[in-house]
Amino acid sequence: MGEMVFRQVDLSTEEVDALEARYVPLTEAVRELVAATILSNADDDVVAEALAAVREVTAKLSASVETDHSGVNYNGAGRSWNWGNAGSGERNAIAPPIDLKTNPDGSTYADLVLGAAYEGPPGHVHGGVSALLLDHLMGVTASQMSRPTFTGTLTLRYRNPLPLGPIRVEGRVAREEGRKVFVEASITGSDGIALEADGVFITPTWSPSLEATQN
Ligand SMILES: CCCCCCCCCCCCCCCC(=O)SCCNC(=O)CCNC(=O)[C@H](O)C(C)(C)COP(=O)(O)OP(=O)(O)OC[C@H]1O[C@@H](n2cnc3c(N)ncnc32)[C@H](O)[C@@H]1OP(=O)(O)O
Repeated sequence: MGEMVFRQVDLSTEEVDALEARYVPLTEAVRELVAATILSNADDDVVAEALAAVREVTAKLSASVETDHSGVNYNGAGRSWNWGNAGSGERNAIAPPIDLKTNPDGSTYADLVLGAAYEGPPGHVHGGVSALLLDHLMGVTASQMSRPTFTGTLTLRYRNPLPLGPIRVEGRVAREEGRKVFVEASITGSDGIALEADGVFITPTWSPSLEATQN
């Protein structure tokens, strides 16, 4: 197996928050750029100008790149961050714009709007994007933000097409058996329920929180 490191970094929570705040507007602007690239009817000159400008800013940002992945980091206060996460990374414009909330009972939900960049069937959300959203929300639900959990099995029922636009993703832990966490989730769109999902998420034997509770 490739090396999988959860890295402790010596930054205060305020410093992490400040770094995140610096980049989040850029992520949002790049998402708008992606949508404009899909939808624009601009003429050759405008497209050529955009290409040169994008290449120029990409070169400036890349000048200080030190690693090929951002990884999962945490500080001494337990603040963790995974800026590149494909499902939710705050600095990842490819990730759907998900802002996941946790209820007092541990269940989770997210309200988000999916636009042109997430299309599969005409005017509807790509099935793989729905799977990504569910995998991510269900994994976070299983982890309760206190232990790593890996997707073991994810079962999806695509009951109805999911229109682009506002959607709600919801999940909850149904039960736990040893290291296995069983999670149920759904996606609802403007036409009502579109997907239902069941997943088995597994806490690895090397989980620090598991070691702490077993010792
Ligand atoms: C301090 C740090 C805090 C950090 C806090 C972070 C919080 C932040 C949350 C982020 C949330 C991310 C959410 C994204 C989630 C992904 O996308 S994860 C990426 C995709 N998944 C993977 O890469 C997993 C790949 N698979 C594996 O690594 C290994 O197969 C697993 C899943 C770790 C299991 O391996 P294992 O521990 O050796 O399992 P094993 O001992 O054989 O079996 C244990 C039990 O599980 C069952 N089982 C094993 N595999 C499976 C399976 N695939 N399906 C169903 N059941 C299975 C077995 O039958 C067995 O059951 P019992 O016999 O005990 O009843």
